[in-house]
This record gives sequence, C-alpha cells and structure tokens, in this order.
Amino acid sequence: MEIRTIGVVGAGQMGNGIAHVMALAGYEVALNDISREALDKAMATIRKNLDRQVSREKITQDELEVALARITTTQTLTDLGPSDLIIEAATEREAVKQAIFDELLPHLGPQTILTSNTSSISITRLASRTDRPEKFMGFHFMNPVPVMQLVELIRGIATDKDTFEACRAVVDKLGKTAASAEDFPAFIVNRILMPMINEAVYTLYEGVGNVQSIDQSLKLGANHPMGPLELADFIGLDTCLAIMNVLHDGLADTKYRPCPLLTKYVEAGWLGRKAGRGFYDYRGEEPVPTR
Ligand SMILES: CC(=O)CC(=O)SCCNC(=O)CCNC(=O)[C@H](O)C(C)(C)COP(=O)(O)OP(=O)(O)OC[C@H]1O[C@@H](n2cnc3c(N)ncnc32)[C@H](O)[C@@H]1OP(=O)(O)O
Ligand SMILES: NC(=O)C1=CN([C@@H]2O[C@H](COP(=O)(O)OP(=O)(O)OC[C@H]3O[C@@H](n4cnc5c(N)ncnc54)[C@H](OP(=O)(O)O)[C@@H]3O)[C@@H](O)[C@H]2O)C=CC1
Repeated sequence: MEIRTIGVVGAGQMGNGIAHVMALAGYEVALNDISREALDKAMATIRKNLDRQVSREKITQDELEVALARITTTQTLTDLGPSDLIIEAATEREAVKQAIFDELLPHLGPQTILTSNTSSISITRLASRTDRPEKFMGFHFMNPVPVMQLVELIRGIATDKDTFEACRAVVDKLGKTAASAEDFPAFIVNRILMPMINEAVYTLYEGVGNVQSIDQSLKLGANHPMGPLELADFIGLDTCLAIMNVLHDGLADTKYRPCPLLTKYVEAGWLGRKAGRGFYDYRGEEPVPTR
C-alpha cells in the first residue's frame, strides 16, 4: 500500500520535526496536539528550520512554501482518521499513548498503519491493545529530526511484513536510513545512549565533576558533538527519566537505576531546554550550568 497522507500526534520537538521532513518529502501531513499553543509553536519552528534550509541553499523558497502548505494543524484527534499512516509522538507516558490510540481507533480505516515514535515503550504491548497489532510498529526518529540520518523501525511480535515494508519505503523517501531493532526495552539507540547519560548524571551527583567538566570531557575527550548533560537537556529530562524507568522495570536490573539527581530535576520541572532550565539555565544570553 502506498502512503500519501500522514497524521502526526503531538506537536512537541519530535512532532514538529516529523511534520517538517514528511511535508518536504511530499506527504500531506495533519499535525495534532491538545494545545493550540503547541501547534502554533510547532508551525513557527518548522518555518524557522525551513528558512534556515533555504538560506543554506538546501531547498528553494518554492519548496518551502509547498511544504508548509502540505501541513494542516488540528486540536481534534479524530481529524487524523483518514490518514494512511499515523505516527504518535506525544509525551513519553504509556497512559497518554494508550488514551490516544483508544480515541483514534474507531475512526481509522482498516488499512491505516499505526505507529509510535516512543523512545522505549514496548511496541508489542501498545499493539496488543489495538484492533490491528499486525499493522502496528515503532517508527523512531532521532532528535533533531531534520538533521539526524537514522530511523529505528521496531516490529512488535505481530507486525506483518507489508507494514514493515511500507514504513521502510517512507524512510527511503525521506532520504534517511532505516535500522531494524527488536522490540525490547528502549530498542538499540536508547539502550546504549541512555545509560551513558544516566551515568553522567551519577558522575555529577557524586561530585566527580561539575556540569561543565563532564560535558567538556566527553566533547573533547571522546569527540561527542554534545556533552551528555547538554544532550540530556536537549532530549528532555522527563523523557530521559521515562526511558530509564522503562529499562529498569523492563530488564529488572539495578544497573539501570535512574540517578536520584535526574529524578530531582524532573520533579522541579527543570526538564531541559524546552522548559528553559535543566542542567543548564537557558533563560539568559548564554546557557549557564546549574551545578
Ligand atoms: C531520545 C531518543 O529517543 C533518541 C534520540 O534522539 S537521542 C539524541 C540523538 N541526537 C544527538 O545525539 C544529537 C547530538 N548533537 C549533534 O549532532 C549536533 O550538536 C547538532 C546536529 C544538533 C547541531 O550541530 P552543530 O554543529 O552544533 O550545529 P550547527 O552547525 O548549527 O548545525 C548543524 C546542522 O544542523 C541543523 N540544525 C541544528 N539544530 C537543529 C534543530 N534543532 N532543528 C533542525 N535543524 C537543526 C543546522 O541547520 C545545520 O544544518 P546544515 O548542516 O544543513 O547547515
Ligand atoms: N526528545 C527526544 O529527543 C526524542 C523523543 N522521542 C519520543 O517522541 C515522543 C515525543 O517526545 P518530545 O517531542 O520530545 O516531547 P515534547 O514534550 O516536546 O512534546 C510532546 C507533545 O505531546 C503533547 N501531548 C501530550 N498529550 C497529548 C495528547 N493526548 N494528544 C496530543 N498531544 C499530546 C504535549 O502537549 P503538552 O505540552 O500540552 O502536554 C507536547 O506538545 C516521546 O514518545 C519521546 O520519547 C523520540 C526520539 C527522540
């Protein structure tokens, strides 16, 4: 089945990036969020990122206008019903995702492929509660979506071959690279990346280094483009903690114990860049370490 129309649920940092790349690749996109403010902010971000691509001569002004015209926004989830492919990119909480699927299902055509951009949650479990486990899978973009080359594709236990191939064709059309991962907690990228970030937070918690020295060490000592605490802020500390909890619960191993300092930052609402404060304070001209 050829995919032409795409519904994206959640207009946060991932949802806006997914809408951006899908529209540029020629798909009609319906972008949904519970908040009008989030939708307006997402459209402003998409325009800013497209503008930057025009100024760097990656795309033309015409391509920008056409891409923007392909995106519609809606606060009514059921408007996404007629889409060929749904990508759920709402907050990393299973109950939130579950409620979205429950509301959407009665409005979907029988052929619609349902996917989640979840960073960690079991695809098999999410799929088992729908009417279409064979047409359900993980479609996991990396942040920032317009820049990162990889998309992890995760089959649930029941995902059929046609569904996987249809999603792989979409990744090809985006000019990105699909990597197949088995459905175990946090899949491949986050199974490896998130314990490293969590260990960086322990390194801070135990006073081995401060925010600046930890980030500088990994940037200059291991050639990482961002330090682990800067990256955690970029991803969102709520998302990092949610992923660690899925690893800890799902693999039942204390080596995945989320650092109490990470929990404290999340409890304070210091969620990273999107909240204006995390391991760095972003409210001034330059980010300032908070420890
Ligand atoms: C949590 C999960 O489930 C999975 C994940 O996503 S894990 C996170 C994975 N992501 C990473 O690890 C990102 C690590 N960081 C990086 O790779 C780099 O710091 C970065 C690409 C984000 C920025 O790179 P940089 O060299 O510091 O910045 P800069 O030179 O300004 O930008 C490089 C390019 O990215 C673009 N860019 C930067 N930030 C962007 C953003 N937020 N949105 C869109 N485009 C962006 C720039 O326009 C520029 O594009 P061109 O090459 O076409 O000119
Ligand atoms: N951040 C990252 O680096 C990556 C994240 N992901 C995954 O992508 C998903 C989204 O993450 P991210 O974009 O960072 O999160 P954000 O917090 O930036 O955005 C989530 C958005 O979903 C909205 N939302 C919450 N509930 C609903 C709902 N019921 N219906 C529609 N929209 C809703 C939120 O609205 P409000 O703010 O009003 O609650 C918010 O606008 C998560 O599953 C995450 O694990 C995957 C790869 C990388």
